[in-house]
Amino acid sequence: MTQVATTTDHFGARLARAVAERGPLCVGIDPHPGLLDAWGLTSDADGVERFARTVVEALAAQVAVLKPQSAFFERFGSRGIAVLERVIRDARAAGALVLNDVKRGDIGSTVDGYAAAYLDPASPLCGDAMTASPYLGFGSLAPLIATAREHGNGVFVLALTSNPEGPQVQHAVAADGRTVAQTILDSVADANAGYDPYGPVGVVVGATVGDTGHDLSRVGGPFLAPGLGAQGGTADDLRAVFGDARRAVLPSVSREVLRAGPGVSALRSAAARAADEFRTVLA
Ligand SMILES: O=c1ccn([C@@H]2O[C@H](COP(=O)(O)O)[C@@H](O)[C@H]2O)c(=O)[nH]1
Repeated sequence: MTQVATTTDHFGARLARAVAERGPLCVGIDPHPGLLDAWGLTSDADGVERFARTVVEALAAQVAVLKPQSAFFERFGSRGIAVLERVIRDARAAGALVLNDVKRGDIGSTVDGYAAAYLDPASPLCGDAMTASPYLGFGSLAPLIATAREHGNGVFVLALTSNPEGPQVQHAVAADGRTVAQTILDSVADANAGYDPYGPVGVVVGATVGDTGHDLSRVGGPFLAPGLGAQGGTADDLRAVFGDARRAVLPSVSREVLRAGPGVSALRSAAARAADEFRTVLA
């Protein structure tokens, strides 16, 4: 039987509160080698630590969500992961929700391990939510969704990604005539039934995808919209992509804000400008 969170502390409720208080913005913590260089930092775990801790110092008390990109921490092995653990802890302590961008997906029994790693508070890598890939079949993500429900956390499932290669898979038509992406969107809608204002399962829909004709109206969860800024998407694109669903959109930018660093106040100003711009379009 589907268990529905009745407290005001489940992920959808926490996200809605954070956006109401801080504005609709997720900032990615993506310590690209080029950004480390531009910030005058070394391309190693020490540089990543300085970079990530500066972003947390600048933005964790200001923006609704911080989204560390795990790839840039993983590349330095255990030292990088130790930095990620600290980033998650410090960002949450300062009031930001943390979305671990790990894009995990596997057979269900292994997905159970990822659920324990990223959504169970017993793990040092647990945040408020994680990203997941449904392309081993949406049902394979059931352990993530169950663990998210149990601990009041969230999962953002890739549906229509911001990269140009996405449509090859996501626009393919399934046996019942729906696109693969529409089957994901519909499955997410079922998983979110009964929650207010959002269920624990969000979807990723890039700001770059244009008006694809997909039905976004029933999802019942938040939309994470990457692809803004460095990938070419604009605030106006959010209106075209999301239409009436745009009130549930969490715009996500990484490089566009991070390029303003390493100064703390410059990072804060860049994030405030972005949040203001998106607020106008999404209101
Ligand atoms: O469809 C997707 C899903 C995830 N991402 C991630 O978001 C950021 C985007 O970084 P920018 O610097 O703002 O381009 C990055 O971590 C991606 O892995 C995405 O871009 N598109």
